[in-house]
Amino acid sequence: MSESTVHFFPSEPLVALLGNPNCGKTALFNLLTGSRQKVANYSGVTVERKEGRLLLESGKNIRILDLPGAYSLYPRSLDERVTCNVLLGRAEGEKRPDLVLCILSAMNLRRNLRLVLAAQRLGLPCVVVLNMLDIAKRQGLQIDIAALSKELGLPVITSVGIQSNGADDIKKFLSELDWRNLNNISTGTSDATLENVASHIAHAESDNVQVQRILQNLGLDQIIPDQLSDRLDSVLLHPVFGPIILVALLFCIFQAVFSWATVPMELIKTSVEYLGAQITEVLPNSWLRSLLINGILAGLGGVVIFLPQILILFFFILLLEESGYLPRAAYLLDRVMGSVGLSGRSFIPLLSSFACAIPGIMATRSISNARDRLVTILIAPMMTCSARLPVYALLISAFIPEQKLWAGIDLQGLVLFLLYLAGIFGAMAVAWILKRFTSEQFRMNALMMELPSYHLPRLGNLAISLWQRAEIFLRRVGGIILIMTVGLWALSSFPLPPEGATLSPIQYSFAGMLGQALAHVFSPIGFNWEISIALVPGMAAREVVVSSLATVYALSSSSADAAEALVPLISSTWSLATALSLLAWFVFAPQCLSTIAAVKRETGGWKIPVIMLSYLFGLAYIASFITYRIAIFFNLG
Ligand SMILES: Nc1nc2c(ncn2[C@@H]2O[C@H](COP(=O)(O)OP(=O)(O)OP(=O)(O)O)[C@@H](O)[C@H]2O)c(=O)[nH]1
Ligand SMILES: [Mg+2]
Repeated sequence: MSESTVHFFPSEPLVALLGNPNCGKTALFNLLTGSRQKVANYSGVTVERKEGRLLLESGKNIRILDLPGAYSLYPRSLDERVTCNVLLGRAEGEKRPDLVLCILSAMNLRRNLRLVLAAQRLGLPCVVVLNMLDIAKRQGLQIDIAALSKELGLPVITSVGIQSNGADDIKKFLSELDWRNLNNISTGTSDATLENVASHIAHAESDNVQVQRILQNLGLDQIIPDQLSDRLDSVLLHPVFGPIILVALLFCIFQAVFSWATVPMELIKTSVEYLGAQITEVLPNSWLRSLLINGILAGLGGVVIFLPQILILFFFILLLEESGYLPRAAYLLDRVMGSVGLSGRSFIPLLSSFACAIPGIMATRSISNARDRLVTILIAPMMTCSARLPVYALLISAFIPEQKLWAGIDLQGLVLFLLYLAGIFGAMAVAWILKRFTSEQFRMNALMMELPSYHLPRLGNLAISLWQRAEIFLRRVGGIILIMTVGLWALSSFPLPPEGATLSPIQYSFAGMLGQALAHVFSPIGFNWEISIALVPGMAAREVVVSSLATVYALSSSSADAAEALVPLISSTWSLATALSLLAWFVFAPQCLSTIAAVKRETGGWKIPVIMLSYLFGLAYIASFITYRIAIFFNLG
């Protein structure tokens, strides 16, 4: 008996968005479907296909697919392959699209048009969408739409991906389309297969000639330099000033994370304390009150307080992303990355890892070289993700005095900057070692990376993206962090202490016993049993360590029911050596199960995640040990 898989596809027509990287596909996808997929001003943002729905004015429902950007239909990296597979109808669980919307950036017709020609050969009904028309107009670029349509033999629509009504022409066109006779709009011939490299090269050559002819006929064959971008680049990419500006910029960001956040943090703290006082007043002393105050309020309040700092950091990251500065930073760092065996290509995935290692690991799909991709995956968790920020901020607030150094530099911000640097240097060191041990000959690949033109970030978009960030964080607080906190509260409250017990009740609980057992492993690096307990639920997500510490301390503190602030508590009970050691631990420790799961998914097995777990835990332990011993030596115990 033979087996076969039958796929049932939704009956609605499927429309795929195809285009070069960074031409605005996702921006249009979001406008068309009301989704909120990530948009940023550099290539390779989308690495997976994403589906959305659009209800047309005609009452018809259609499905829209956002695809990773592609320069050609001859895939060189995993993300380009996704696009090709979809267009060829080879993508698993997806039918071949009924219609392709070829998105062109009006700012780079020469390269964008080549893809249109390749798409036409696929034999799918094709419509051209000319995007970024606002910039084209601003720069005085006149494009004769009717003539372009005639040259290509395809309908041409225009759009502006950053205006709320910028996709209206597309919607109108799709509404008026005769979906039963789609082949009428295409002049494509269906002889394309991707197997034939020779024919691909032959096509590429004739495509170049054809594009040149089209541009000539439209009077667009002159390359118009983007003067503003060029002028900015002459400073920002300057061999001496460029790197100085980059470092100064990052430094200022970390300063702001501490100095701007004080007021909103104070506000959150007061609200939590107020809420705790209210609960204490209305509820009698019971396990319920303990759960609410010592469990939930202490735990969640302990984490939520870091929301302002996370948002400030993201505000700057988004600013850099939208402006187009990020790929420039990759360009500036290419030489440094090259010296440890990585290419500038790894920069964007590594940078995404500062938000969270998971999108960073996914973004490695745009790295075509398999070895480079693997090394990037292995070091991505060392980039300081936003979940570490609460841990760092807590320890810094407790142990680093709020003090100004010379030139008004804030000491706490400086320490945070150094911690981020420690992660980066750790990652570079590991990459360098991996370079020595990989059998492949070490090669210097020239970085081929597109530098987008600078865009002025739009405040509305920034606000929406920041709100999304806040939402993600708060959902974590209300989800995994809440669950772990309540679980830990239960484990720390039961069993109840025996009659006449002298120690604090938590020491007789399950969690207390576990903490004391673990403390044997962790005492050489200076962790007490409270920290040891918190590390266990902290495997679920790093911030949980903070909420867990808050809960553990709330339960073991003598002043029974008031939800006390964690900062003064730990600064009075831990030594500086312990705090420094814990900071070192968090620079390296893979305290996050979802990252491990993502690595398994992306590498297709357990081998790499197991290697990663062991080397990162090993590294964390060694780093903490050294830090602790040095601190003790200098009498900081
Ligand atoms: N000025 C202007 N900017 C646009 C327009 N459309 C998109 N953008 C900006 O162009 C950049 C790239 O947009 P994306 O939608 O991420 O591009 P993409 O084609 O999905 O890119 P990849 O996912 O990397 O292939 C972002 O900064 C957008 O805000 C437009 O019509 N005008
Ligand atoms: Mg995209």
